[in-house]
Amino acid sequence: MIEVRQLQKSFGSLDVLKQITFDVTPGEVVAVIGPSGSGKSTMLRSLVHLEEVTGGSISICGKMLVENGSYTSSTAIREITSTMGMVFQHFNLFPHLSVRDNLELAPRTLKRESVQQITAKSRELLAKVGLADKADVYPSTLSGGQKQRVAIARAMMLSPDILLFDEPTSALDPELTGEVLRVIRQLAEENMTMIIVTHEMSFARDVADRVFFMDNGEIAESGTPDEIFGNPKLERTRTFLMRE
Ligand SMILES: Nc1ncnc2c1ncn2[C@@H]1O[C@H](COP(=O)(O)OP(=O)(O)OP(=O)(O)O)[C@@H](O)[C@H]1O
Repeated sequence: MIEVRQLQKSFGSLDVLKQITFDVTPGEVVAVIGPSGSGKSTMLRSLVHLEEVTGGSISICGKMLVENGSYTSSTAIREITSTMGMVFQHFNLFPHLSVRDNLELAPRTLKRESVQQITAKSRELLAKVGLADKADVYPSTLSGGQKQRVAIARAMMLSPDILLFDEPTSALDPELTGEVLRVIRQLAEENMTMIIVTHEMSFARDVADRVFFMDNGEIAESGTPDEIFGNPKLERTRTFLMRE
């Protein structure tokens, strides 16, 4: 479903991703952990073309986004990236739009579905994240946890095959993380394919099928949660977890 080969990204002389290779299969939940600056966000953002990589290949659902550092056409890039939804640490909701309009803007622009279908879907997704009564309010009136649940509902509006989360709870007060993690957990139970960059170790251990430990631009260690969290021989992961 996602095939990444020898992905490289440099900012000037700084090598942020160093020949990263991995696959994600349909329905799999991958948690990405690792120290600050190890390249987790850059890796995630590369998958949706928010960063242009400097080398390597990314294939999404059998379609090449970038092959040996050369990107496909801009039309194909749009088509491929529209199969993925992304949720950011700081929600990135449009402040001047109501909750409902935040959800409906992209699908209305794309015009793949009728207005009625789009309205029905936004209503259904808001109910799914427990915010059916917030359709007409503006983001500024919501708590952080509510904003993030709106962002998740918005990311689902185009019926993505894959959801990507970049530290979805890092900007939240501790008492608000639970409501967001519950929504992500429910998506995992529904077999949504997801990559989640997170500092929530117990959540990663619980929900992920596989864990990538990134360090210094590489996937230094990867395995099932038990292999990653329960193996005292994984020295780099161990040192990181002691510090967390
Ligand atoms: N636009 C940019 N220009 C220059 N350097 C950048 C840029 N974006 C990221 N970097 C650098 O790339 C490295 C990796 O950053 P990235 O945000 O991917 O790490 P991260 O593992 O997600 O960290 P964190 O957990 O703090 O979010 C860091 O050294 C960062 O300073």
